[in-house]
Amino acid sequence: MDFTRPETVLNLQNIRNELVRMEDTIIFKFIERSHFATCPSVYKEQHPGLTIPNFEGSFLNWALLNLEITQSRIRRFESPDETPFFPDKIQKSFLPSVNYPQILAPYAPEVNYNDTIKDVYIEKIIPLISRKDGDDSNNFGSVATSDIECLQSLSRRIHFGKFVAEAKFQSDIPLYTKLIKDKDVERIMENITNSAVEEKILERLTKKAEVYGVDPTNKKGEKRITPEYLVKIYKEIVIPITKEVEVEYLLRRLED
Ligand SMILES: O=C(O)C(=O)C[C@]1(C(=O)O)C=C[C@@H](O)C=C1
Repeated sequence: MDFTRPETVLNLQNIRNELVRMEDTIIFKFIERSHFATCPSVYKEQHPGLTIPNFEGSFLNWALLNLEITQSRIRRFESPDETPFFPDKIQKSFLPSVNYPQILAPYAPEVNYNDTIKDVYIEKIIPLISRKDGDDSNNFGSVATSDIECLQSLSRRIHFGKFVAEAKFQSDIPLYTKLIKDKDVERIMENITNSAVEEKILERLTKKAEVYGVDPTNKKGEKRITPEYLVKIYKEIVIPITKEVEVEYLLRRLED
């Protein structure tokens, strides 16, 4: 996919192929995170022993914020497929702008589900994928680093819903114009839903987790990520939030 060539980006098949590739990234990031304990202290604000000078938030937020500031300086968030967790804190790059053609509507960066993604990741995903419960203070830095990679991959996948939504809008402008004017959220949701595609995703994830989730040289056959959990995460979290992104993007699509 080439963001300087809009015709490649708004092709629904290309978008779906990209979503399939992102499954692999997400699975391997989850496998990395699965080696560590849940480490609840990493997510608590002002946790004793993990307080950071001049910073109110959690250890994870400090690490994520500072990484995003650095990444913004090298243009990460100029790319239309990247959405920051701290949109108010990132900075302008010292590099010249890339001048991507306008593919999405101008308000697209405001469609930002990263707070929801971070909350659900901490509350639901970490307990499912971590090897054991509890803290492991030697690994707080590694845990936060791994979390950031999981979060950024999830965020990119879920916010790809904006490209899906734009492609669907372009494929039937009269239908979506009517539904948007009527603010008919239910029918928009119905029209963007493709149950056959969703089922295929879940089937493929089951197979991928069976293959990638086990080290073939490990005789004990210890599972690093189970198909059941991966399917649950996609079915209950990833796909539903992607659809919310699509609906929110579409509801504003007639704005000037
Ligand atoms: O592929 C699509 O058409 C999408 O809208 C993406 C997606 C997904 O999140 O994977 C979401 C809704 C559809 O029901 C199917 C799949």
